[in-house]
Amino acid sequence: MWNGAFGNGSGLRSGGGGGGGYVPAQGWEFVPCSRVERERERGRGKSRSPLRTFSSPPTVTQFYEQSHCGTVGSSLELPRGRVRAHGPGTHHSRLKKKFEGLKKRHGQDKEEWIREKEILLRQVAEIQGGENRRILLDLKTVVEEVQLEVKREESKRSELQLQHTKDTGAWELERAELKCRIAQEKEIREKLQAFPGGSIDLVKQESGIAVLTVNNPARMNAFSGSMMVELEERMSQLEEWTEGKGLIIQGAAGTFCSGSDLNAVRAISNPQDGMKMCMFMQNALTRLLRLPLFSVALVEGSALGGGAELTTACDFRLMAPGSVIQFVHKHMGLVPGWGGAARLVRIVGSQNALKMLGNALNVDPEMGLQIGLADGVLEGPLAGSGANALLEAEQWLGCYTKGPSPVIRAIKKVVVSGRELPLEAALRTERDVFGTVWGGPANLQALASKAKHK
Ligand SMILES: CCCC(=O)SCCNC(=O)CCNC(=O)[C@H](O)C(C)(C)COP(=O)(O)OP(=O)(O)OC[C@H]1O[C@@H](n2cnc3c(N)ncnc32)[C@H](O)[C@@H]1OP(=O)(O)O
Repeated sequence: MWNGAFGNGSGLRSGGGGGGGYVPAQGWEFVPCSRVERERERGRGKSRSPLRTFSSPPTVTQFYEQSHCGTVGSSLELPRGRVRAHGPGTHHSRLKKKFEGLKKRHGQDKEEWIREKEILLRQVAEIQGGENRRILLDLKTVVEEVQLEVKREESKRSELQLQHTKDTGAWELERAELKCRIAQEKEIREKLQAFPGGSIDLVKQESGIAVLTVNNPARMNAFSGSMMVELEERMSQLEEWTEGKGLIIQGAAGTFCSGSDLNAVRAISNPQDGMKMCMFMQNALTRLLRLPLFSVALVEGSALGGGAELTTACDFRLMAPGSVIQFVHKHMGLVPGWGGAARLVRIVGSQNALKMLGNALNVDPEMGLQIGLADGVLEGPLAGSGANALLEAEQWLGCYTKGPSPVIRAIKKVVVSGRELPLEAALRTERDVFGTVWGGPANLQALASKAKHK
């Protein structure tokens, strides 16, 4: 009966009828067909008249014209032939009567039209209301989701803030510790420099093997304060030496090292300074042990006290005939403080370490080999005679330093991490180091040469 057009997303479409209404607030429009039009449609089949563009119920005159003439011409154009046949008076009253009837019918149609319009308005309002409720519910869901998300974000932010506070605290602490350490190192360095004498000499050779000489022969190569500072500087140089594969540490003039300079020890015998010196040397020797190259202590003559500790900061110990390694600390009323005890336990085991420290055991080459402290004894005819001992040591080390430096350095790195780190961290380091050699020149060359390992 009605062709409604709802511009409110309800899915109803305009049928394009005559007459209608538009409610801007609702955003919809309806377009009813008048009864007259429907009747006309019915009479003419599907052909559509241009007169169907009425936007409201037809006027009485239009109504009349449509009923009698079929088209809209001038109002009340009467069929002339008929007027002549029946006489003007009769015809006029009949027409008047008919006109009244039509007027009445038009009024009824208009009322019906208004009723239908109201019904439609109500239906549309209901549809609109339902739609609004649905939209409201959707909105409510969206708002709830957003609120939940906001809550989640807030709790995440709180967690992050807490973590940030913790991290900041930890960093502050670490920074403070580092600052304190730097200040302490500066202080101890200045103090150590006040006890000069001797030197720590470093020669880097083309072979990739460096020689570091503890050089203070007047005091049996005892470490003066300035030599401790120099040792630390040499570690920095060795750490930067990327071609390095090996290091030999020796003492000047045929003896290894008699520990710390007793004159300096006496001068800084208070616990605070002793601790600082101890920390300084621990740090330097730890760096020595971690160098990515194979290091060997060439022990001639005596390695006493701190000198014995120095040998344990190398990967290997080679002893010349007649040499001794002795932790004399007990005799001095001390224990090792340069990290020597911790390293010794790892080298010879705690039983042997106990014997060596507990009795200030004098370890000769034979015993050294026996307990695993010595890795080799020089045997050449001129062993123990300076330059030749060094040559022999270089030959001995050669089997470890033969090959490309990246591979040799990688081997040392994985061993150090395996020794010092917890398993997970060590495995991670191993992966990283592996990545540096896999597919590298040495690896590709070996693959190309189809090497056999016999
Ligand atoms: C945490 C670190 C703990 C430490 O390292 S504490 C120090 C431990 N070391 C010592 O106690 C070594 C004491 N020295 C010795 O036992 C003997 O001098 C040593 C090394 C066996 C050599 O004996 P000899 O061959 O008979 O020669 P020598 O005694 O005449 O010494 C020649 C000159 O060197 C000096 N010397 C040796 N070791 C020294 C040292 N550590 N500090 C300061 N000076 C030291 C010794 O005083 C002597 O000098 P001078 O000719 O008398 O002016």
